[in-house]
Formats: sequence, C-alpha cells, structure tokens
Amino acid sequence: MAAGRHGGYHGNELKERESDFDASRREFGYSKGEYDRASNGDRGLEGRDKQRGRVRQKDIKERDLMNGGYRSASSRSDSGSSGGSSGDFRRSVFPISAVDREPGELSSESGSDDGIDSESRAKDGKGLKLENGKTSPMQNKKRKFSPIVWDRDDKEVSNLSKSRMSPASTSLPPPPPLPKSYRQSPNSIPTSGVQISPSKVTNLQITQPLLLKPDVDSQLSAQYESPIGLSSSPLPERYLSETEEVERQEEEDYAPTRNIRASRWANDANSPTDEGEISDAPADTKIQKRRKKSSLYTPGEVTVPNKSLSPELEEIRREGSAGTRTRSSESDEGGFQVRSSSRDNYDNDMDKSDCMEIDEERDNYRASVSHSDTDSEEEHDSPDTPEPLVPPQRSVDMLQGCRSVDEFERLNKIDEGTYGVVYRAKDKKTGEVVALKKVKMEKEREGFPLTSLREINILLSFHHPSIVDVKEVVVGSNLDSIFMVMEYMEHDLKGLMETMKQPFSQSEVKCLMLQLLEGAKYLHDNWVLHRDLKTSNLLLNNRGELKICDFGLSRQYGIPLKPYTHLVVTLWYRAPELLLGAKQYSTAIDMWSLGCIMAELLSKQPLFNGKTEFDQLDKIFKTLGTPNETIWPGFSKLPGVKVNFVKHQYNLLRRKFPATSFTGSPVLSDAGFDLLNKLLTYDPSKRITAEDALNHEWFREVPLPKSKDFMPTFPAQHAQDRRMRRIMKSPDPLEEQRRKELQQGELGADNLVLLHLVLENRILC
Ligand SMILES: Nc1ncnc2c1ncn2[C@@H]1O[C@H](COP(=O)(O)OP(=O)(O)OP(=O)(O)O)[C@@H](O)[C@H]1O
Repeated sequence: MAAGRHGGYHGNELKERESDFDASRREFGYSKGEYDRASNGDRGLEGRDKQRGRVRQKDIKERDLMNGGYRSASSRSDSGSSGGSSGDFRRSVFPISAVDREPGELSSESGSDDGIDSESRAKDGKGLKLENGKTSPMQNKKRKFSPIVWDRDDKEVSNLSKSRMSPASTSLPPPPPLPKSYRQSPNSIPTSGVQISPSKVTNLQITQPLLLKPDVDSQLSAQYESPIGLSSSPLPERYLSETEEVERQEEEDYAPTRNIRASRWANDANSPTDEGEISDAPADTKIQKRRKKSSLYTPGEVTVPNKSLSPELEEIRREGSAGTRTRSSESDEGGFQVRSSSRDNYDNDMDKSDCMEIDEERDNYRASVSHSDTDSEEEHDSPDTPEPLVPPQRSVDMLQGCRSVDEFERLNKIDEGTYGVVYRAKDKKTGEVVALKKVKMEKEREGFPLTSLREINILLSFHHPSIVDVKEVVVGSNLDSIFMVMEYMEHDLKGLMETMKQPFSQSEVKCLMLQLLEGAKYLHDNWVLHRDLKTSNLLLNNRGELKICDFGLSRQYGIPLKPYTHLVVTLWYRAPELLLGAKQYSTAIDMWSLGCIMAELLSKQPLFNGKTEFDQLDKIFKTLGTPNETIWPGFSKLPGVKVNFVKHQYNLLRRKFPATSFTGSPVLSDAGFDLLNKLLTYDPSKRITAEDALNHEWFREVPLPKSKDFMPTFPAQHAQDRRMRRIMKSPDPLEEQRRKELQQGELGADNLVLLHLVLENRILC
C-alpha cells in the first residue's frame, strides 16, 4: 500500500516545488498575466472575448508542449491505457468566438453586492484584489448565463424569460445571432474520438447549445467564523420563478450532444438526401466513402434552423425519429445496415452465448423490445412527428456495427455501481487493458436506460484529460447487453483514501484539485452538469492523472433553467439548495461537491457524512452556520425551508482546517481556506465557478501543486472488487427513489434509437 507515496518523494518536495510550479503553470496554464488579462473586467466585451480566445489558444499550445514533453518520462502502468493527454487536449479547448459574448452580462451588473461580501473583504483584505492592483471581476459580477434559446420561437423565449427571469433580466437585449464562424466551423466543437468533419454536421446542430460558456462568475460570501447574515441583496434570478414549474418532471431531461447532432441519421425532411448533393462531400475515410451515397449533407450548407439551441427532448425525439425514418428508407450500404429481417437476426443472436457470461437479461430485453413497439406508437401523437419512429428491432440490428465483447478477455470485476458493473478486461487484439462498464438492464422495463444513454452520449462526445475516455461501445453477442470500453484507471479516490494511512499532502491535493477543476470547467463550458461528483467517481491512474467518471446522472442544461429533480448527487456531496428542494439549479451544485471533495482529500474524511437529508443539512449548518435570507437571498423560499432549523450562528469550518495544527487536523493556508469557503458558499449564485477556482491564488502559493509526474503511485487494486472495500459507501436512503424518478423520464425503447444515433457517429467517424 502506498509504497510509492511514502517512498521518499516527500524529501524532495521542496526541491521539486519550483519545477513543479513551472510545470503546473505550463500544464494548467495559470499564468498570472493570463489570468489578469482574461479576467479584466474593464475591457469591452468584444475585446475581452478576443483576449480570452488568445489566452486559450496560448494555453493550448503550452499544454500541448507540456503534454508532449514531461509526461514522456513517466512510468507506465500495466493498464496500457492510452492516456492520450497531449493529443487530446487540443480538442478539449474551444476556440472562442463571438458566441461567447453574453447579453446576460449587460444587465447582470445591476445585482447588488451582498453586504456580507464587503464585510468579508474588509475583514480578510484578500482574494479580491489582484496583484496588479486591479479588482477581480468576482467583485462585480453576479452569476449569469447566456440565454441560449436563440432559435426557439421568439414567443416562447420571451414568455419563458418573463416567467423566469428577474425584472432586470427581462430587459436583456435579444441574444446575438449565431456567428457564421461558429456555424461553419465544426472545429470549434470539442470533439472526441468522434471526428466530425464539416460534412458530417447536419441540421441537428440546432440541438447543440455547446460552446456558449455560462460565464458564471461568483462573489465571495462571508462564511468565516463570524455571525451569519449582514445585508440583503435582490433575489437571484434563478430562484424567482421556481414556484411555477417545479412540478414538472424531468421527462425532457435528455442531454443531446454533438454526436447525436452530427449524426446523419438525424436529419429532417428538408435535409438534402439527393445523391448528387452528397457526392460533393469529402470522402476522406473508407467509411465515409462507403456511406457517401446515403449521406445527407451538402458541404457548407450547415445552417441554423429556427429551433431551439436548448437540449429539448422533444426535438431530439423528432429529429431522431425523422432522421431514422430517412435512413431506413435508404440503401443499406456500409457496415451499419438496417435490415428488414431484423427480428429473425435478433432471435438468432439470442441463441448465441455471451462469452462474458454476465448477461441474463434476455427476457427483460425482449420485454423492452416489445414494449418499445408500443412506445413508438406514442410518436404518432406528436403533431410534429407525423411518421412513426423506426421499429426498435431495427435499432437493435444497428448495434451489429459495434464490436463484440467477445473480443475482450475478462480479467476481473472491478466494481458494481448503481447503473453498471465494471470489469477489467483485455483487448484480445491489442492486449490493451481496459475497463468495461456493462450497462445494467435488468431493472429496465422501459427499454434502454436513459441514464446510460446520457452517459454514453456524453462520454463519447467529450474528450478531455480529466474526463474518463470511452473508447467505444461493444455489445454482447446476443446484442442484449452493452458495454462501454473505457481507459482503465487503477484507482478511484475513495477506495484509495481508504487504504492510505495519511491524507494527501497539500501539494498533492492541489494537483488533484487542478485536474478536477479543469474537468469541471470543461463540463460546465459545455453546458453539462455532472450532478454526482464524489470521490468514488474520481479515478486516478499511476501517472498521477485524475479523471471524472460516472456520467449516469449528468445532463445538459440550458437557459432559462428548467426544473430538474433535486434528487441528484450522493447525499454527502449534495449542495444545500438541492437538499432544500430547489429544482432550478446549475453548475454551482457541482462546485459544492468539489468543495466537499477538496475537504475530504485534505482530511481523508468525508466533510458532511449525513445519514438522511435532514441529518445532512444539520451537519452542514453546524459547521457553516445556518443560512438566512441575508447571506442567501431566496433561501427562505426554498421548498425545504419549512422546518425550523436550529440557528447555528457561526461558521466553524476553520476549526476543521486550521492554519497550523498540533492535533493532527489537516492544515490549510489562508488562501486554501478561502478557496474552500468559496466552494462551500451557501448562495449558489455567489459560489465560485470552476474557472475562477482554477485561477485561485492557492494554486500559486507554496507548497505548489505537485506535478502529475511526481504524484505518488499506489499498488493497483484491480485484483479486488472495489465494492468490497467500500465499507464506508456513502449512504443515500433516497437512492431508490431517485432512480425511480429518473426512470420516469426514460423513454423506453425510443432510447435505442437515440443510442444508435450516438453510436453511429462514433463508429463511423
Ligand atoms: N474506467 C475505469 N477504470 C477503472 N475503474 C473504473 C472505471 N470506471 C469506473 N470504475 C470503477 O467502477 C466504479 C463504478 O463505476 P461507475 O461510478 O461508473 O458506475 P455506477 O453504476 O454509475 O456507480 P454509482 O453507483 O456510484 O453511480 C467506480 O467507482 C470505479 O471504482
């Protein structure tokens, strides 16, 4: 255990600091100058956007250089995992275009600063002034969002705006048109292994709200050991309209991402299907050549239809079904055929045995397929969907485009989670060790689980060093089981910390937090909430790389915020607004989880380990003080604030993380504590964003963040079932309820169609 960790590297830590610092700065791109330039609130919006673009471009170059350089000396684990940081990172950073300009910013300045912030600033005299004497934009900005429903019916947008936005925000200028550069530049899309050529972009692009960064800056809140609540400020925008739509279910809770959008299955009736047009398309790959005849685009004809950029399920269903209809009437060229005899083939497949011998879901699957037949009938009801969905069995056959799980040798079971069983396996062809996550279907009477579809969709789309890489999707030989093939990671942080005798050092925590924040920023920049960030969902390999996994609860969000289920995020990491029943929430819920994770990494103990929701709130209030309307405007209107909570007047967090300690408590510098406080700020609109957290001074002070190369290595625990080691698994009495609620929004076998849209893009690109 922890052999590498305690194997003498600490002695060199001071010496390493300087080089670590350089490396970290280069790796993560936290040059102070860049930060100042990027965050200079004085600059005009356009200038700032350009500047941010330059900064990011510079980051990309620097990161590429770094990733190509210092990591090469790293020892490789037995995983054989591809890592792929260097090449991948380029795709993870998006060029900034004019779409970054946010109309919301124009009116958001009207929000008054919370008086408690002033108090906090006066008290601490830090964290707000930048070194160059300029004032951090955090001082002035409220959390704000881009209204991204640009292309939705104007009427609808304005109605929504009226009902959901504060008076200040109703006076927002209309959102800008989608810039031409964006429309025509698929390079601006952070692609994964899914390389979307311009020619592959169909008009499902309309469902893609990506790249419109939710420029959600936040302010400090006074949560130090001081009386809580000193002044008032206007109600945050996001909570004003909560009462109207909180009863809505999450049935529209589907997260379309670019791989659906880019799927040529997802065209509408207006799409060019004419072969002549198609023949203009560049056929740069074999597959493209094969499919040229049935492609549905014309190069350069990428347009922005008059539809919403919000991830609306109905649109996806319509698009998906329409696209599928079109495809089904086409020729069957290529390896991804739609066969009319699909049912026969499916039955034949069912007779084969899966070499993994882990699939016992045939009956359920049959049930889901038959169910799906009826489900598809529902599509007739949609006025916008005159034709029925493609029969689900056709979709099933499309899975034949996937490799079989037989091509992997199972090594051992790693873990079994709520939504899947994870195996360690070896690719028989390449010898690469991978993780196979088998989608759990046994409880699914409604067809392919939406949670898994979301996860597959997001993970296939996203490519970032801090997001676990899904290489492909493979199927059981009966086509009734689906596996995600992921890069194998030796540890998850929860299991790892349980085996460690001492917590991570501050410089190690900084290294981990930087990676985590990079991942969170990437997600939030792409309008995705993870909604289940916790230490067991953070994977670590023996190259010091941290990666976020488990996107089963993640979803894409848009503006205006819609009511979502509050039953997300494992209890211990759940933000107070969720615990108090808020149904409109945003990226701040992930940031709270990150605060809990940061504290846990420092102390090796969960920060708030409640047993019930009430207990969880109680634990939070005891440590941070009971919130009130003054420090958290809107607090008293949250559905859960009916109970009279005990009023804890003081924030005692500093006692848990003192600056110096003789009792073994984890020490934390003032800057570190400031960051922790900002992550654990009650008012979500003031909670720090991932971007601002990345630029926090804690990461620039000694001890500097450890370079990934110098992170400790730990013996791989792949021989054991991690589940067995999880004695302290976070309890969540509402887990079952949460799953049920999420399943209510599931679309049954229709999801198979969506899955295939996802897979098709992956396979073909
Ligand atoms: N790529 C991977 N490499 C190694 N181990 C992994 C990988 N992905 C997941 N795991 C392990 O499997 C566990 C469960 O995976 P995951 O969280 O994705 O499943 P889940 O069913 O969604 O779990 P949960 O019940 O926590 O929601 C993780 O905590 C981790 O230990």
